[in-house]
Amino acid sequence: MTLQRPPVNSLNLDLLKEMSKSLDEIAKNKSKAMILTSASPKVFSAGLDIMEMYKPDLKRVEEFWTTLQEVWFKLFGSNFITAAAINGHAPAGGCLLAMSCEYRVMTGGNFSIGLNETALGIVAPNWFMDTMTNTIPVREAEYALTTARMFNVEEALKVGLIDEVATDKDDAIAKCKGFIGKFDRIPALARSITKLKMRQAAIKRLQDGRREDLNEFLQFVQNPKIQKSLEMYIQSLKKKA
Ligand SMILES: CC/C=C\CCC/C=C/C(=O)SCCNC(=O)CCNC(=O)[C@H](O)C(C)(C)COP(=O)(O)OP(=O)(O)OC[C@H]1O[C@@H](n2cnc3c(N)ncnc32)[C@H](O)[C@@H]1OP(=O)(O)O
Repeated sequence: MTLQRPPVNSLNLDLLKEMSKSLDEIAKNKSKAMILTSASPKVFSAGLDIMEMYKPDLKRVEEFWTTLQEVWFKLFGSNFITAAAINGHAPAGGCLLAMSCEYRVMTGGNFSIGLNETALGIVAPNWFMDTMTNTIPVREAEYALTTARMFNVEEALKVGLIDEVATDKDDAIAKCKGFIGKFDRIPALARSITKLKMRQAAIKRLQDGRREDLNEFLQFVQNPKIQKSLEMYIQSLKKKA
């Protein structure tokens, strides 16, 4: 699955809906595995589209968040094998997508990956945190989340946020295929049940608290202070360009 929403693959409602549909198709056509990557040469995904959260239409922003939750359920909780070929920056929601896969290969270069929400004055939802603690040790996750740490490729490898480094996108995809090939001699059902048992607690936590999670998000986007911070953040991104 190749993310292709220039310039930075920010996750807006339309892209999330497309991803949700594609994940359904992959599950339905009984594909063995999926590799998630990006068509951009330098950004895997810039995370959630901040414009969806800035001065939002309430009905749309509710659909936006529930679709994000759905994409996470379908990706993190998939039966099929998932790997991410991370060929560029992967902040916040971009990192969430990568961590929701079972294996991550990142291309070397001046790229960064991590959950930087606290730097924006945002508290990452529990399921973002659960996805991180499913990937790296709890202590490292707490430190990274509270400090909004963006890891460079070497640091990400060292902490286990990524599994391998690749020279370029083709190499990243080849390495993801190498991971997928490891399951050739493992019975598929045993593999998928084991994966889902390992992920069950995090999935159940969001299933049980889904409405509450949505309400928290809706309160968040309606808070004037948050709107001010988002405005300043958008300006800083634009100034940079
Ligand atoms: C209760 C719980 C409540 C809330 C939970 C919310 C959780 C939030 C999760 C998120 O994912 S928030 C998004 C966080 N993402 C970021 O902070 C990334 C910001 N972007 C960047 O750092 C960089 O753009 C980059 C990804 C490193 C790429 O850099 P590059 O130099 O290649 O591009 P540039 O910065 O010039 O951007 C081009 C263009 O795209 C716009 N842009 C960038 N990121 C976003 C984004 N996330 N959403 C919307 N738009 C984005 C940027 O402003 C530029 O626009 P312009 O061309 O009009 O100037």
